[in-house]
Amino acid sequence: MTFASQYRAAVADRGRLCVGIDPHPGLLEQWGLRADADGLARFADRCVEAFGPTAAVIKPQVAFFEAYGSAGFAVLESVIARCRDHGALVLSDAKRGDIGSTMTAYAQAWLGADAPLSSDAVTVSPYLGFRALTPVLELAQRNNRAMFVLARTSNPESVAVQCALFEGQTVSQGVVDEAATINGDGAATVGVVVGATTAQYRVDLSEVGGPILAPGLGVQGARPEDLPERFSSADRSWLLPAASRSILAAGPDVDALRAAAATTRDAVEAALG
Ligand SMILES: O=C(O)c1cc(=O)[nH]c(=O)n1[C@@H]1O[C@H](COP(=O)(O)O)[C@@H](O)[C@H]1O
Repeated sequence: MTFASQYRAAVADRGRLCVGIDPHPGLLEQWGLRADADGLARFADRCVEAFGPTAAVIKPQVAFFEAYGSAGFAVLESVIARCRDHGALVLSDAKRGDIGSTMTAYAQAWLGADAPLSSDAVTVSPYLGFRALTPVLELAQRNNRAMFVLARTSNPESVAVQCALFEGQTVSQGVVDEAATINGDGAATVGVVVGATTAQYRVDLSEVGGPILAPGLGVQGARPEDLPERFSSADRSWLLPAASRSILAAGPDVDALRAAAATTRDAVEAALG
């Protein structure tokens, strides 16, 4: 089953929202947990229980697990496996980007069928060159998974690099166009990441043919009602808004977490129509 079919089925069943698992130390404290590997594991358990059976896509932010070293990675392995067992697609937010054989190793680490961190998709940075991502693309195609490529990110510093002109178009548009070309086969192996906060220097998303991850809802300031205008060029069926802290702040109660995600998802669905 292609990634496109898996993705379509997940959002048809559970709605257009990517829930981020970002165990910030401040959130652990707010939930009454210690900022250590044990606190991380308890935080993760709540998230898996709340979102695993309900969210279409779950995006663990790798940095917050990596902070606890091997113990943190053990928690992450378990989060990924259990969320997938519950039927969610797991997009590991590792933002990897390197060259040649190193990129091959990253591909195996995140998209290898038997890898401990094996995920449905992984975020990658194309800023060492889109073609440097080929090992990830090829493994994703072989294993019916996806890579989500940073195009126009939500942070204000992104403009100088991503909106620079190269051969008559912005660098970010070049990234989106590369994704569109690959997705011409209908498999949606390449998602693009375009911040929901970006009101300026927008990219034309009309030809993407794959998921458009739009982080920035909530704490970074974007609202569901901003989406139609900011993503006016996109096929809305591919739009996947994402939120982390604004949902996680409802914890630690599992029902409250689930309700917060459902409220955000319903607002997104209502805004996108
Ligand atoms: O790739 C991402 O997910 C990402 C891209 C981007 O442009 N902006 C962005 O905020 N993110 C991630 O999305 C999450 C946003 O978290 P909140 O701001 O708490 O909703 C973090 O894990 C970021 O690393």
